[in-house]
Amino acid sequence: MRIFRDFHFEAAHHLPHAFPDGHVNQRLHGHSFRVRITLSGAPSPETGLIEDLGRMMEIAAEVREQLDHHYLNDIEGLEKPTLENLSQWIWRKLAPALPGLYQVGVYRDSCGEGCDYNGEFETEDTKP
Ligand SMILES: Nc1nc2c(c(=O)[nH]1)N=C([C@H](O)[C@H](O)COP(=O)(O)OP(=O)(O)OP(=O)(O)O)CN2
Ligand SMILES: [Zn+2]
Repeated sequence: MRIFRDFHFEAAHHLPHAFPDGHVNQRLHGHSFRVRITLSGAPSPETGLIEDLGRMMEIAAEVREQLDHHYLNDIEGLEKPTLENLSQWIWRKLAPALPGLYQVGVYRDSCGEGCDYNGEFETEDTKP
């Protein structure tokens, strides 16, 4: 069983590492992002909750604060701010505080794009 909570943020970035000289994605631009945090588990027999959705939002708010209305390339660990790297960055921020974290999804709904990350590739070797 899974529960999820969404939050939104606006941010600017550019992707000079991923696109050739003169490409539009080399220029500074902004997006509206939606992040979905999903936990997996069984509801507690006492409370009926896997986790309090309010607590999930409190933890997510700390991450949102670091991203919203920021220039993503300037954030430590987000120097190449693709959807892929954003979802991994958010995972690393949330995982210690959210047992049962199952997935972090980062979406740009206005253009039908997104990335779902389930913690794969996350080993001691790949951590920044
Ligand atoms: N695999 C990936 N490919 C691309 C990524 C990414 O993160 N992972 N990111 C981009 C750029 O961010 C690009 O700006 C996306 O542009 P586009 O798809 O054209 O979307 P819009 O600029 O139209 O988005 P709006 O937010 O609606 O303005 C490219 N590829
Ligand atoms: Zn972009």
